[in-house]
Amino acid sequence: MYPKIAKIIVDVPTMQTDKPFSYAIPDELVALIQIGMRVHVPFGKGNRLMQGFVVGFDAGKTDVSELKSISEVLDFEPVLNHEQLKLADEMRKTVFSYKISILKAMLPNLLNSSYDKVLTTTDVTVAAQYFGNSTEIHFSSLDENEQAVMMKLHREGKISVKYVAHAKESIKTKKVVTLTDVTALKALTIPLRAKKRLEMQAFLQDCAEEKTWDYSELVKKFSREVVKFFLMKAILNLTEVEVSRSQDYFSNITADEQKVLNAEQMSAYQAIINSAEKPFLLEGVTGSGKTEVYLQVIAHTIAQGKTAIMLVPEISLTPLMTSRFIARFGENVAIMHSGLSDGEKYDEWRKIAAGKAQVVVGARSAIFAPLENIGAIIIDEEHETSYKQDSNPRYHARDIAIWRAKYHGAALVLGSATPSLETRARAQQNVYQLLHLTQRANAKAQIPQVEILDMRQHLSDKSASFSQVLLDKISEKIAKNEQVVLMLNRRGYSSFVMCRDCGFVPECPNCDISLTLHMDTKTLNCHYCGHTENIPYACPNCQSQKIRYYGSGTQKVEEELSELLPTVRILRMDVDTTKKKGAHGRILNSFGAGEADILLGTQMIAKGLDFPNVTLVGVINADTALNLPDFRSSERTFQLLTQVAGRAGRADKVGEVLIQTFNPNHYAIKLAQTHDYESFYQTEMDFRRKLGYPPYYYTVQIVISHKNEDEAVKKSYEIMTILRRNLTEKAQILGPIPKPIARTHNLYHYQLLIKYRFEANLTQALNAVLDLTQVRENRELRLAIDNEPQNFM
Ligand SMILES: Nc1ncnc2c1ncn2[C@@H]1O[C@H](COP(=O)(O)OP(=O)(O)OP(=O)(O)O)[C@@H](O)[C@H]1O
Ligand SMILES: [Zn+2]
Ligand SMILES: [Zn+2]
Repeated sequence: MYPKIAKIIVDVPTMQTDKPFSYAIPDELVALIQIGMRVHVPFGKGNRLMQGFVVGFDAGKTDVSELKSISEVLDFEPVLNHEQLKLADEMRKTVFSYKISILKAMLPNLLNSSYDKVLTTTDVTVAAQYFGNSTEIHFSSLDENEQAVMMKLHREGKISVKYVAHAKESIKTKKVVTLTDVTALKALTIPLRAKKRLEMQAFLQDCAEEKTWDYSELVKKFSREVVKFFLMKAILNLTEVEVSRSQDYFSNITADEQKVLNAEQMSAYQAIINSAEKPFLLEGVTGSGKTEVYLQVIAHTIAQGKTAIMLVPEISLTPLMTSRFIARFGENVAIMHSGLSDGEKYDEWRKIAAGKAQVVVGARSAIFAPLENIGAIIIDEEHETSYKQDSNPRYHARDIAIWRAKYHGAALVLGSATPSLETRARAQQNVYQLLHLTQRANAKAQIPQVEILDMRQHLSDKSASFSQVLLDKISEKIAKNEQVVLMLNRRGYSSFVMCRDCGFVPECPNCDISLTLHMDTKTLNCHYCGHTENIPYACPNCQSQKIRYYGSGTQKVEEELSELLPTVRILRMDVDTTKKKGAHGRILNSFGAGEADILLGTQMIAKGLDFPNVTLVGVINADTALNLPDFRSSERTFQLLTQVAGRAGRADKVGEVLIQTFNPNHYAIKLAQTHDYESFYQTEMDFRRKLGYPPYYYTVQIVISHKNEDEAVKKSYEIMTILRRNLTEKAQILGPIPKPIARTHNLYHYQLLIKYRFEANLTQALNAVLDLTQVRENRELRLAIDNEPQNFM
């Protein structure tokens, strides 16, 4: 007896629809509908057709007379599995976002947009009965009964399905040529003057039957005419096959042998493969061979017949990086990152869902990869903020990883040279097991010497961005044919003011945090408590008039640099030069090939680069991140400087690092100089404890947006009242204050920050806040609830 009622989450992100609705399953679909499939259902007064997910059945009830019916099934197989549905339930409790947004986040975009299914068959009887003269049928052209028939045939394996987006992204194919008749090939007599044909005949004769070539390659090699000649003789056969669009990643990569692990790597590796009881924190200095440990853990996992997820930050997901995995695991790797088109992402997703990939390498959303039987999940650079999604659903990939690792009994490895304070604190309390790599893996490579340049004394007469010391060093390296990486820190661009003479940056009297420049109001504001003051005309510290809005663009710096050093070859890498697809990889390849002396870039260049010829890393401005109105600004600065310093001297040449700063005595900079993570951790933990920030306190940010500023303020106070009513005295609620970027998209943004240690009613309180958007008078109100916010801009 099949259930007759399905529970469906409809694609309407509101509180009322945040629970499943019951729909009757029409008779012809009864045997076909499965949990995890998408359907179309009539919804609301107008019975508009909406997409929804089947999340369960109501097996007990059979009275369907009161219910609306499902109008169409969109999938032949479930697109969400049991684990994912369970995970979505779990996520709903901590990610204050509607269920439907969570479910959609788990799927490739293509499945959240409109597309059609194309059916084909190789079964002669089926073809004769249903296909008539056509080779394919569009599913949408069938009526309900015909659709049901097709679904049954598909289940019997008699029909195959391709998803085709109505958008231009459909499945990509290429023409291939197969050698089908070697005897005929040998028997062929070709006149001597037909040189190209003879050449191709010889070429083919060296190959076995069933051998396949790209049509375009053969054409390039011999010409269209010549290939056609062999096709006409039926010696070759031309067909069209589907290609994975990420195929480019796989070409031209030579296989790579695993390295012999050093003692530290080996003991980390052993610990990881022998227990999945608690997560591991692999804390290893830059170049210590963390990636080699990951590779071998994954190899071990595959050998056991299990699968693995490898997460890396979006910006380090370069061809250089992915090739390390492909070189080891070949076609077993699926790659997921935002540079792919929707079609390509969908290809990779299908490869994974079909069980054709054992290893998924990807950025944040790859944590949802529909792998079965996961044996290892690895998060490289676990401290990176890009692991937290900053739009709905605001999940942190680390939390999802913890949940999935537990579900599968898989090993979880969080790796970093500079772990986030949250993670390191957990390791301190034995919630995670701490593993250390203290040496560079390449025995000849030394951790580089770091020199700090006090820019208050070294501002060169020639340049606003470069000290003479840095310029001289650059020239010296280039003269030796070595390469230089220069980083321009663009975070917080122009968002604060600083005295050019003494480096003074105005701070909030209540919060120990630098004030944000608001050009619209011409004031300096505190991001946390709302304190405001006027922009000073003279430095309150040294009375100098040289108070400046701080920040400079990479392009400007590039121009400056090429004036100062006219003969050097500079490659620039920033958001502008990497907009085009593949540009990122081309720049890195070109630099790796020695086609430039200097790689000048933003934070993008700080991570993952492993170029043996780089012997100097220069940081043009260490301070910008330091002065952001964010309690994590010191942590970010320390992490960034340590990372970028780690790009120098990775092979046998000695590396040097020069950091230009106006705050040479700041602990984040001094401790980055000595690569002293341990002291940084201690210092920063003290600071966090005193000010009541994570990891000592938990935080939740609520952003209230409205096109009318008075309304935004009013609603903020209303929310504050709800929170106060539900939370204990111990919870601190900061704000409401305007966001640093107070108005975007014609909306005014205000924020509240809750700091707390233990609040039993927090979930209830936040759901009550979310409920506000359901009241009619609040239809223009936008709310974002961000659990453990990573970004305060
Ligand atoms: N056991 C080993 N023997 C020899 N070379 C090794 C070994 N392990 C790693 N290497 C090499 O040392 C270099 C640094 O290793 P890897 O990139 O894995 O370090 P990492 O800790 O991931 O680096 P980072 O975090 O700084 O990007 C690489 O060129 C790698 O091939
Ligand atoms: Zn000053
Ligand atoms: Zn303040």
